Amino acid sequence: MKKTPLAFIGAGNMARSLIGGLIADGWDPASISVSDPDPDQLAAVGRLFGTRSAKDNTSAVEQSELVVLAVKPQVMHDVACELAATVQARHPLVISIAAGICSNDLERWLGGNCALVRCMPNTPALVQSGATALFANSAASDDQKALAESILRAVGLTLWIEDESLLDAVTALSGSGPAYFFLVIEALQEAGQSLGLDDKTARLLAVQTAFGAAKMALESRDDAATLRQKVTSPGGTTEKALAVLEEGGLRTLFNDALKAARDRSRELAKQFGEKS
Ligand SMILES: NC(=O)C1=CN([C@@H]2O[C@H](COP(=O)(O)OP(=O)(O)OC[C@H]3O[C@@H](n4cnc5c(N)ncnc54)[C@H](OP(=O)(O)O)[C@@H]3O)[C@@H](O)[C@H]2O)C=CC1
Ligand SMILES: O=C(O)[C@@H]1CCC=N1
Repeated sequence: MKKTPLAFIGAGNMARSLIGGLIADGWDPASISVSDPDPDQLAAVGRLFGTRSAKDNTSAVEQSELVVLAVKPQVMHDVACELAATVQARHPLVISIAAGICSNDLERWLGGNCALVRCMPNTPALVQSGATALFANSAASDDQKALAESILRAVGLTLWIEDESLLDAVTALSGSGPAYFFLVIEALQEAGQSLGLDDKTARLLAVQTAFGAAKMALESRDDAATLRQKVTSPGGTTEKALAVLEEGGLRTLFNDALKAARDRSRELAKQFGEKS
């Protein structure tokens, strides 16, 4: 069992996905301290995973070598400033998962000279199928980078990026991405129902088809375009459906959607990152 003392600040959706994935990978729940201002939220996470509930953010960090900041960008300034004295006294590795908030702003709020890894995971971490891009600041040692990577690798794929500004694009693609696929599953299910399938049948067929397509894309030597062509018999049914999607501008829509998410990530950095 892995027992590195670990703190999660914030017990919301993404923290739960990461905690669930870590425990499924063999982390000792008793080595994970969680803090959140909502006692009900905190108790629910404790019941679900067997983690320790800290009485406040500072006491969670006081017990930990590694701190995951899992709060919304809007509250990150206040949370980091509150933790600065403890972080400066103990020098844990700090991992932020917040969209938009830049490492230099976070480091300043934490009192400066602080080993920091900023990353963008996604909720499939809960089922150990997450995708996370990581960026380390210059104060993070190789051992600390390896520690951060080991945490995120326990819940899925990891990759490092050298250019922090690309995390805005990562957020748009894989951070928000599960929601796009869930929307597609919803839409396929509804369309199947409108063609006469019952809701359970439509749901199962939509979900299993998404799973099968993703598994093939991951495991095959063929790229997605080739796999798509192999489904598309000349003069057949798929060709007709794909023509409707292309004519409807699906590629442009995704391009515009990702740009909107990328721009929102940049705005969050400006809106909430400029505080001193
Ligand atoms: N959801 C996702 O798919 C992903 C989210 N992220 C990032 O993860 C972070 C969290 O997102 P998400 O989990 O969705 O958000 P949630 O709102 O679900 O979780 C945030 C949690 O932090 C709590 N909180 C608020 N103020 C404080 C505080 N002062 N100290 C400690 N905890 C506090 C909130 O409590 P309360 O609800 O009472 O305010 C809430 O439980 C965000 O920065 C987001 O950008 C990154 C990748 C993917
Ligand atoms: O929607 C959001 O802002 C967060 C970041 C990526 C996924 N959820």
